[in-house]
Amino acid sequence: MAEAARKPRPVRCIVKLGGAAITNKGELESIDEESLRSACAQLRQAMSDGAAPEKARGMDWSRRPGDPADPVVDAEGFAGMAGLGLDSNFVVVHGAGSFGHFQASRSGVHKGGLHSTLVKAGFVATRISVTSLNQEIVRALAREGIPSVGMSPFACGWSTQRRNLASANASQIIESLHAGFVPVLHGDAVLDESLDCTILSGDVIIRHLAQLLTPKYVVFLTDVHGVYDRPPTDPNAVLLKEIEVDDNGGWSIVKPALQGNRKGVEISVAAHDTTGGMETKILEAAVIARLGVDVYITKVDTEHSLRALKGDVNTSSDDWLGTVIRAAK
Ligand SMILES: Nc1ncnc2c1ncn2[C@@H]1O[C@H](COP(=O)(O)OP(=O)(O)OP(=O)(O)O)[C@@H](O)[C@H]1O
Ligand SMILES: C=C(C)CCOP(=O)(O)O
Repeated sequence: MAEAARKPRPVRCIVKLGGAAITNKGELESIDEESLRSACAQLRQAMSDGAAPEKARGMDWSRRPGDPADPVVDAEGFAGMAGLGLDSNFVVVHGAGSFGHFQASRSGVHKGGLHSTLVKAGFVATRISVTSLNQEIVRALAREGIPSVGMSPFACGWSTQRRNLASANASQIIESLHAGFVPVLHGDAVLDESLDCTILSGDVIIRHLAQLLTPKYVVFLTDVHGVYDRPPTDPNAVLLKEIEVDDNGGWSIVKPALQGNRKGVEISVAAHDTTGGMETKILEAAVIARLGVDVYITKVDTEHSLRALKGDVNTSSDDWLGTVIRAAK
């Protein structure tokens, strides 16, 4: 145990399943089942590299509402396996999408003030919403045979100071990785030392874990191909394929070469979003890149997301659609 706590198991990838990717943004508490299924299947492929049996042995043995019969448990199949055949040293973090953000913004949980009954109720409602999404994501991963375990930052005692992480003990995450599990964390409502409470984004959790575990690469899956020079709803938006971050945290667009004054990034954030949307993602990604860890931002349920999850991204070829954020050489 003590050994495990001293030396984290090397982590291959930390992946964010963005709320925009795996939920239907416009519909309260609605999962995009197809995107979630695809993300979990691609994660299994990335972990497997041909070593795992073709057919996943499902680990979700609970009954769904409306299921006519008890679930089939393939106990003999599992007993006969030497191992899962999966390189499971991944950490999954998911966002809230149409779960959680609505409850948090309606009550103002992100701004703090637990003395207000509305904020207190909103804190409870936000946690009910995001933890129920967490449960569904763990189940979807388990159906793909991925040994996933849900972990809530609030329940692990994580807290913030003016929205910056103040206490974030990762020992249970590290122990779980050692035991061969895939930890599945999520953006959460947490206690804040100055504000009483706030919302901790999955993007901030990823940055903290990257600083702690130094993965080989980090992947953000979302509902757009990557970072554009302006909101992608603008038909003239240009996908930024490579961004370099220097030692001072300054960043520059390497690819494509933009003309004239088009050198920055213009971002729009949905009104109900309590954690800063794409802007937070880019800021946190830049901190991760400075560690020397490449960050890939791309669209869920595409050939590009599979390549990102496998860490198989080559910026010199033009056939990968996404944004790479890396440290300047
Ligand atoms: N310049 C930009 N480049 C890329 N996306 C942008 C830009 N400006 C705004 N966006 C919006 O950012 C959204 C993705 O960010 P968002 O934080 O919602 O993603 P997520 O991590 O998948 O979701 P969540 O925060 O709910 O977990 C896209 O839907 C896109 O429309
Ligand atoms: C509870 C909430 C709203 C968590 C938000 O996490 P994010 O979607 O990763 O920014």
